[in-house]
Parts: sequence; structure tokens; C-alpha cells
Amino acid sequence: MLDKARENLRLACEQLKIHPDVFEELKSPRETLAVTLLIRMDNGSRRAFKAWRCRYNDRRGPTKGGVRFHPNVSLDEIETLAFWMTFKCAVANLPFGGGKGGVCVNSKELSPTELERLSRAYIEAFSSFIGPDRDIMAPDMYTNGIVIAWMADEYAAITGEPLPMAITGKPIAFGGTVGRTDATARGGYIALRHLEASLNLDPAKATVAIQGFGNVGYHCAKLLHADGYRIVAVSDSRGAIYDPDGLDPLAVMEHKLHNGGILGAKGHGETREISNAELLELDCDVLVPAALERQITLANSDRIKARIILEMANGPITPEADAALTAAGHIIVPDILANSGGVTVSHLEWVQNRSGFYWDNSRVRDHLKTTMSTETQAVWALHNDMDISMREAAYVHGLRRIADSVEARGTQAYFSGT
Ligand SMILES: NC(=O)C1=CN([C@@H]2O[C@H](COP(=O)(O)OP(=O)(O)OC[C@H]3O[C@@H](n4cnc5c(N)ncnc54)[C@H](O)[C@@H]3O)[C@@H](O)[C@H]2O)C=CC1
Ligand SMILES: O=C(O)CCC(=O)C(=O)O
Repeated sequence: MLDKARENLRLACEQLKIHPDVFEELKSPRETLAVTLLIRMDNGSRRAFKAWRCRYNDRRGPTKGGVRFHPNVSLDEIETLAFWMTFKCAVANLPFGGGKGGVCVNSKELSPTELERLSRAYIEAFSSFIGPDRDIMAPDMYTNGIVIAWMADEYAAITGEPLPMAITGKPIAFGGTVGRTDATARGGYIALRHLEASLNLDPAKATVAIQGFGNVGYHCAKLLHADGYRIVAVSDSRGAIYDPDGLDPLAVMEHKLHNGGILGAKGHGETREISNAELLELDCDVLVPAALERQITLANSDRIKARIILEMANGPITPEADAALTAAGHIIVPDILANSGGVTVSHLEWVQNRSGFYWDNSRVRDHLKTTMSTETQAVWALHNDMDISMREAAYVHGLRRIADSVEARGTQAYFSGT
């Protein structure tokens, strides 16, 4: 994945005539630490888990990004996610570079005590790699509030700091900010609402299918549903449910909490089970991938019918499928813009921790709305002015900001006097 991201970056640098020093710097991660975490299991045995943390680029500020627990986590995935974070933070105009971390684990197979030992061991291993002015962690897939709380508690114990500013997404009672839980979804929702007129979208008529019903997928469904959008399908790792008359996200969540998954939840009409693959191919107005990367590839891109794809997951569409979908006229609101609301509010948590002054919900939401609307408008304008896809426009937008911060420190041209 990183090779492909790097190649697209090279083309963008050439097209925008960005100084070669910038590509030379951005083509590789600044540093990645790989460790093996040895965990004592409840039955007394020991198990080893591979774990990584990558600081991709820190020209715009300390590196920032979540940590995920998933069986598919690999070095390539973490470095690619950290590359995307570098651009996402620049698109959102945050004073951060990009980072990411993860553990190769199926956390559903661990007991709560094993999960706690794993979360604390992760921090122990990376405590000198992270830091409030160096690398700041946050939640991602399968690292919910309790995992973040264990991590923050461990970091506080190791450093002797009562308030661990190197970790955001903390519970409010532990220095977290109001508004972080639904920030990622809210950011995507604000971006979509901002584009409604330009995209000729009418919430009263539009239908939406959402892949993934975790933090991001659920809150997206809730916000869009409250605005009148008809949520016709949602999914989790076990499968999907489809109801052409619409689903109530609150009722589906209620079902999930009692039954461990969404399958079996009922909507307003005849609800039926479909596969995750079928969900992606539904005839709807907006498709919201909110689970894993590489869900839409050349193998299924020609069967995607949604006119608009709001990428809430990181990297749900492969570069080849992206080109095919764009050529076929689909509008893709890219991940580095659409899901930047989470890190935007994480930044506010970091700011509040540093100042010791805590904001109320309306101030957090106003800030998020201003940031998302401003940057969505900037990306939309570049998309139209340069006649490029929204993804290319978002990369141009972020790259210009990153290039400015690299060049501001002096390039080869500066030293040669040219
Ligand atoms: N949580 C955050 O603040 C941010 C999350 N993201 C991205 O959003 C995506 C989702 O993250 P979260 O909602 O936080 O994770 P989560 O762990 O809360 O939820 C993940 C959801 O995806 C479902 N899922 C897993 N495998 C699936 C599959 N093969 N098909 C369909 N559904 C599947 C799970 O059942 C669960 O419902 C990830 O790509 C993550 O990187 C991006 C920016 C910030
Ligand atoms: O809130 C954060 O700092 C991290 C969010 C993240 O990992 C992401 O946007 O993919």
C-alpha cells in the first residue's frame, strides 16, 4: 500500500512542481518502531503479539494518529496509515504531522484482563517513542474508550504525569474533551452537508448504505438519519442488514448491545440479511465505507452503484478502483478530508490539556464545523478549478501546506543560491 501511496505522491509533486527535496523527505517514514509484546494469558500461558508505531513526518508538528488492534495489522499497513495521517492533519490545517500504531491481534479472542495487559504493555513498549511534543496517540479500530483509558493510565504511571497529554480520546473524567466520541462521524456529516447543494443531494429523498457499525459508522448513521436521510443498510464484521424502507440507527444499536451484533435487527419494512459485498453494491445515493481499507477494488468497482462515496474508513478504495470509479463519474469524498473530524477534535483535547481550560460542547462543535466547512470548500474549489478528483484536490491541498513547512526550513535551492 505504501508503494502505491508513494507513487501517487511522486506524480503529484511533479505535477505541482514541488521542490524535489519535499518528495525525497516524504517518500519514507521518519521512524518506525517494531516490538513483540509478551502477554501473560489468563490460563497462565504466554503469547507474543507483534506491535508497531510509526512517526511518518513531523514537519508540521508532533506526529499524531490512532492505534488499532486488528488481526490484519502489519508494518505496511501502519506506515501507510501514518502517511495518510500526515496528509490528513495538513488538510485539516492542524499543527501535527502523521503517525499511527497497531497490534496484530484479534481482540475479540482476549478476555478483558488480557486486553488490559496488552494495552498497558503497548504503552510500556512505546513510552519513550510517544510524548505530548513528539507523537500523540488516539483511538482507532477496536481501541475504544476503555482501551485508551488503560493506555493513558499506564503512560501516567510511567511518566509520573497525572494528565497524559500524549494520548487523546481519553474519557472525559480523565482529561478527555467533550465531542470526541462522535467527532469523526460528525466531521464527515458536516462535509457532506456542506456539499449537498453542489452534489444535488436532497436528504429527504437520499438513501444511504453504511459499511461498519462501530464508532464511526453508528454515529454517521445517527446524524444522517436525524437529518432525514434514509439509512437502507448497515453492516458489521458478521454481515449486513438491508431494509428499503429504512433502518433506525438507535434501534439497531440497541439490538447490537443486547445481541453482540446487528444481524437480526429490524427496520421499518421488510428487513433482510445481505452480505457485506452486497451492501457495497446496493443501488443507493450515498455509500459510506466505515470499516476497513481495500473494500472496493477492481474486482467489485464496476458493480458499485452509489453516486457519492463518503470515505469514513481510511483507504477503503484501492488506487486502481478509485481511478475506475472516478472515470465512471462517481464522486468520492476522500478519507483524508471526510474522516478528519476525529483528529481535529483530538487536537482540541490536546490544546485543552495544555491550557487546563475545558471547552463546552457548543464551542467544540462550532470549531469542528468551521474547520470541516472551510477545508471541504477549499478541496471542492481545487477539484473544480484544477479539474481533478476530490482525492487529488485533497492531496494538492495538504501537499502544499506540507511543502511550505519543508521549504521554510531551507531546500537545496537555498543552499545553491538558485
Ligand atoms: N475512531 C476514529 O476516530 C477514526 C476512525 N477512522 C477509521 O474509521 C474506520 C472505523 O473505525 P471505528 O469506527 O473507530 O472502529 P470500531 O472498532 O469502532 O468499528 C469498526 C466496525 O467495523 C466493523 N467491521 C470490521 N470488519 C468488517 C468487515 N469486514 N465488513 C464490515 N464491517 C466490518 C466492525 O464490526 C465494527 O462495527 C477505520 O477505518 C478507522 O481507521 C478514521 C478516523 C478516525
Ligand atoms: O484522533 C486522532 O488523533 C487519530 C485519528 C486517526 O487515527 C485517524 O484519523 O485515522
